[in-house]
Amino acid sequence: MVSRVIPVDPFDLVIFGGTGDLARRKILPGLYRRFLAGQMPEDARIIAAARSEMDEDAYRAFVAEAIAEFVEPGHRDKAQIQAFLARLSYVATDAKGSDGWDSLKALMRDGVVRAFYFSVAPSLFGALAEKLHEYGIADGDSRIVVEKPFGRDLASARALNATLAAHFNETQIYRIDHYLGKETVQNLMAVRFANSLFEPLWNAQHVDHVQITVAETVGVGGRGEYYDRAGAMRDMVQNHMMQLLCLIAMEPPYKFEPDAVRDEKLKVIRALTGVGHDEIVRGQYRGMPAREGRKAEPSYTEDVGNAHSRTESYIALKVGISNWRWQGVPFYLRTGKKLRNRISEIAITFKEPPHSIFDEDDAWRENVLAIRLQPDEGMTLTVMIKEPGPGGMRLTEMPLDMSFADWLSEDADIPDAYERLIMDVIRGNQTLFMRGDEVEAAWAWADPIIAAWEDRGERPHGYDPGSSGPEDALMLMHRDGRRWREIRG
Ligand SMILES: NC(=O)C1=CN([C@@H]2O[C@H](COP(=O)(O)OP(=O)(O)OC[C@H]3O[C@@H](n4cnc5c(N)ncnc54)[C@H](OP(=O)(O)O)[C@@H]3O)[C@@H](O)[C@H]2O)C=CC1
Ligand SMILES: O=C1O[C@H](COP(=O)(O)O)[C@@H](O)[C@H](O)[C@H]1O
Repeated sequence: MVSRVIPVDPFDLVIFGGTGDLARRKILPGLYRRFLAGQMPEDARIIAAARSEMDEDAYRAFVAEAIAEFVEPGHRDKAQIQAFLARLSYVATDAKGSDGWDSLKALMRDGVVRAFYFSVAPSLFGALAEKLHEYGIADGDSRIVVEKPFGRDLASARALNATLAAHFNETQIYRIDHYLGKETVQNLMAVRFANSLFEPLWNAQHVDHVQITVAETVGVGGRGEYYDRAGAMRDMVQNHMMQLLCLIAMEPPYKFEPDAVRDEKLKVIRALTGVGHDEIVRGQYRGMPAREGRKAEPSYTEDVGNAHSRTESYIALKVGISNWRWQGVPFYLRTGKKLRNRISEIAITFKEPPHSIFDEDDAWRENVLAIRLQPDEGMTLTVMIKEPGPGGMRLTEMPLDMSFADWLSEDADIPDAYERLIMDVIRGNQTLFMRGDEVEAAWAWADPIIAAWEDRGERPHGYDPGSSGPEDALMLMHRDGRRWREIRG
């Protein structure tokens, strides 16, 4: 199957923080891929802004290097890269001062979509919103894209919402959560709401439990300072995993339309139960001495340069949803750095049939619908069948496996999360962006959980890099007579 490319309207996209890590690794290579795919109209322009003094040629050289490093070799076409670079300008601009703002204003065109991507430290989000207003650069149709983290608790998220709301309407604010831009995450909604097969089973009567796993093999990398103030709960659970949970648990929206979808997600967040002391396990990766042929690996505390850190690089928790559909169904969430494999998946385990007509030996095994976000995006439904052959009526598990890559043609155009979301901003489609009240509700749930472990002065459990996380996390499920799925590669 070949995917369709729908060009967007002409735009001026300003990337504040255009020299930063996110712009270099994700935003600019992503925009180049959209250009290559033919999604950018002739007169689309990208204007980068940051404090560093550099001319247009120097900035274009910087972007050319980013493309060379982060775009797949098959997509690096010299002529196309030059044509893309010709769309770029750079204006040295200080979010906190007056430098650059007049020049930026002079560059902006009328009659095209104006979008401003805040890819800078969160402490500058408010200042940028104010400057865009003060210099009259943003108009009533302009859009701002706000990176994560959106606050570090309910109070700071509320304050940021209020600052942005002083200058922009909610319909102009695009709070980005790149998980919502992942292909399979959207597929989740298609699977649920475009088929009559699953929805009748999607409730407490038929679902035993849900597991959501986001396992990473990387450590905190160069983001130690930020991460040590955040930890896995703030970095992953309050936002990305919360969004996944919402898409699994929400009621069918009346339409695939921004507020209809976001209203339903909000109801899920508001119905989340608290998480008790014994329903949560936090971990921190240990270091590894040098072994045969392998270098020594630093511990979490060495990575963040804080020997006394109590921040978690791993978290597993059990949460419920107090509503008619999900009463009594546990949702188990876990995420961590330096784990065995990189895998993100959602697994829905269905209940056993009410009565088994087969022998005890052939005890029931589970029907599981596993939705893989990465790698090898796709879905597997495990069903029970008769073991083939003459051995009598013996049961065995069989996976009904669908890998999206197998289905799509090799040259299919699947935008990555950032590409898709930026194009949605230009189109003015907020469906895959978080609304202000959603973010606040998610913090209102997370805050007391974080406060409780801080009050207890709890230290995270150690775990070895390359493992599945702390041993204690196993107990979280064993106690309930269940087990985590393997973190398989
Ligand atoms: N990097 C990542 O993997 C991820 C990042 N994010 C979020 O994206 C945002 C950007 O992160 P990242 O790219 O890593 O950050 P970096 O520190 O790498 O880049 C920051 C950018 O902001 C610019 N900047 C700093 N101060 C000012 C100022 N006063 N006025 C104008 N520009 C300024 C810097 O350029 P200069 O110094 O020249 O001004 C630079 O371009 C953050 O909110 C982060 O939380 C979210 C998810 C992942
Ligand atoms: O937002 C973040 O996400 C990444 C994981 O994203 P993925 O698309 O690679 O799964 C995580 O590493 C980072 O800590 C977090 O801030």
